[in-house]
Amino acid sequence: MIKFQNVSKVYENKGQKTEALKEINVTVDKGDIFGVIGFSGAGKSTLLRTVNLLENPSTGEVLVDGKHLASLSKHQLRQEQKKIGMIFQHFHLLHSKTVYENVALPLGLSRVSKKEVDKRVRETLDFVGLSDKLQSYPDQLSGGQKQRVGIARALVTNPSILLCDEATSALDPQTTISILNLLKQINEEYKITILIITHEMEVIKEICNRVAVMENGRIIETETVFNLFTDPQTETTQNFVRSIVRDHVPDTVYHLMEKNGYIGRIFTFKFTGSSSGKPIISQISKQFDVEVNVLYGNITELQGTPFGNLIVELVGPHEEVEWGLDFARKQQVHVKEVTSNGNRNRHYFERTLGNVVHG
Ligand SMILES: Nc1ncnc2c1ncn2[C@@H]1O[C@H](COP(=O)(O)OP(=O)(O)OP(=O)(O)O)[C@@H](O)[C@H]1O
Repeated sequence: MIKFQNVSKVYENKGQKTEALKEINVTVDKGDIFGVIGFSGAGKSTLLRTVNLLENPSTGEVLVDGKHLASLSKHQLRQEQKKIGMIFQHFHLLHSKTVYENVALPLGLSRVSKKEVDKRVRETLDFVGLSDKLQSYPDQLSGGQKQRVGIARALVTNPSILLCDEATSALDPQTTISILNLLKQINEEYKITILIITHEMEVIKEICNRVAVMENGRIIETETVFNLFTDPQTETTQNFVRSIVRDHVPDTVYHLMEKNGYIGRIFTFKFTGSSSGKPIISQISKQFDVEVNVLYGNITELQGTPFGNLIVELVGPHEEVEWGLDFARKQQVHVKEVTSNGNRNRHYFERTLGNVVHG
């Protein structure tokens, strides 16, 4: 478990102060894959580095498995730091050493026999799928393989926590998925708590169970990944969510609607869990005097639960539309109106859907 209590960090350079962290209060539970997302400069790296004391908080405390690392003796601190592995965006491998030597490095500092070191290094490299690369040098490896070496080096000391600093940002999408799957496997098989910072919502969606959104040194939202995607509260979070769940009317459809003069009312329908599998749209048009025009739709999977998102235009007498909406709500569909009918509301339409209309 990692507990940040009122953590603030101020950097001072040549008399200039930067408040990188402001009053951070958040707890990462044991077994979590906890994501921290934010734009560049939000304070993510600083936050991550306070966990193993690569950065000291200016005020507040970070407790790791109940221990306040900053108050430990040097020797005790070294012992605790061994329980915290870290991986980096640019891998940080020693290029003059082989894969085997890179992974063995953290064990060299502890009192472990040569035989035990050999066993641990081979086992760990086998786990990350690199048992055939023991004698290779980092420059002979692909980006994904280099990150696997980085992961093996972090795991070789049997840590209870793994810190991931933009671990997949330098990798292509396919390699990213394979590394994320490996992190998930590490979390499940070794019961290691993972704290991962990223600016990619895909990473959050793929492996995290909880997430904090950072902006200007503050955490502005902390949620389960499912809730964050289905009901984002702040504008920043909504923008991040849009990178995965595109909730906008495509330009081509909008122009067509504008040409024809859209006549109905427009709604977003969010389907979560069991409502995703029901034919609710067709039932609305069968049971009520309502025509349903689907303008945009997608379905994605969040932590094994399907999440569907539709933008629909409903055309029909007012009360019939309302009955249709009630019916949808009763089926656990989250309904939100995005505009009323008529071109006179175009301004509202644009404002509400935002980036939407203009991409
Ligand atoms: N060593 C430092 N000295 C002075 N200011 C720093 C230092 N490290 C970070 N900062 C500043 O602190 C703020 C937060 O930086 P940080 O690297 O934690 O953000 P980030 O969200 O990780 O950004 P990125 O995704 O670009 O790495 C930024 O304004 C940055 O310029």
